Amino acid sequence: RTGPPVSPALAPVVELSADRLATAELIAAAKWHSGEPVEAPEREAQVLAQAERSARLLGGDPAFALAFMRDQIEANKVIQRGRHADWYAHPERRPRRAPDLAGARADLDRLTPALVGALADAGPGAPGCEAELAGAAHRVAAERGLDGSGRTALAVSLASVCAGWAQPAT
Ligand SMILES: C=C(O[C@@H]1C=C(C(=O)O)C=C[C@H]1O)C(=O)O
Repeated sequence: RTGPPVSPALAPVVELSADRLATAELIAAAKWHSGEPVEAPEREAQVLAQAERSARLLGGDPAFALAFMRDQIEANKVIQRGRHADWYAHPERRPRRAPDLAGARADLDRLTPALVGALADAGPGAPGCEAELAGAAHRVAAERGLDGSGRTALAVSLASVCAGWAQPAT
């Protein structure tokens, strides 16, 4: 890359990632009641296809958007698995109601273009990206009162953000 480093605007990426993660407990509860496994490969393929389409529409890098959304999906499963493990061990914490999985997935489908757009707006990972990302994640985690597993999952969801686009030619 030539010229000065692009300053990434990472706060929206982090906020939207936290919004996406906030769906995971409800989805875990829906699957707990239905007996469906956490992992739904066909649904993941739909999410990734939508992300790729959004990246092309928004002028982002499809490969970068895909890597980013894979992390987002992994983070969601980290939370779901954690909730299921907790509910196996602690019957009194099990969810009494079965939330609507289709509704939660519709929420996720609205978040996908917003996330991919925020990633495209943030631009390539510039020097200082990791520090800015960590700072934004820390702030959002504090604002939302995330516990240890929530913070870990948020970090998982953001793992590729600073990798940026194609590596610049030097
Ligand atoms: C969120 C879900 O659970 C998992 C995570 C997904 C995601 O983050 O988009 C998609 C499919 C599942 O592997 C779901 O089933 O919708």
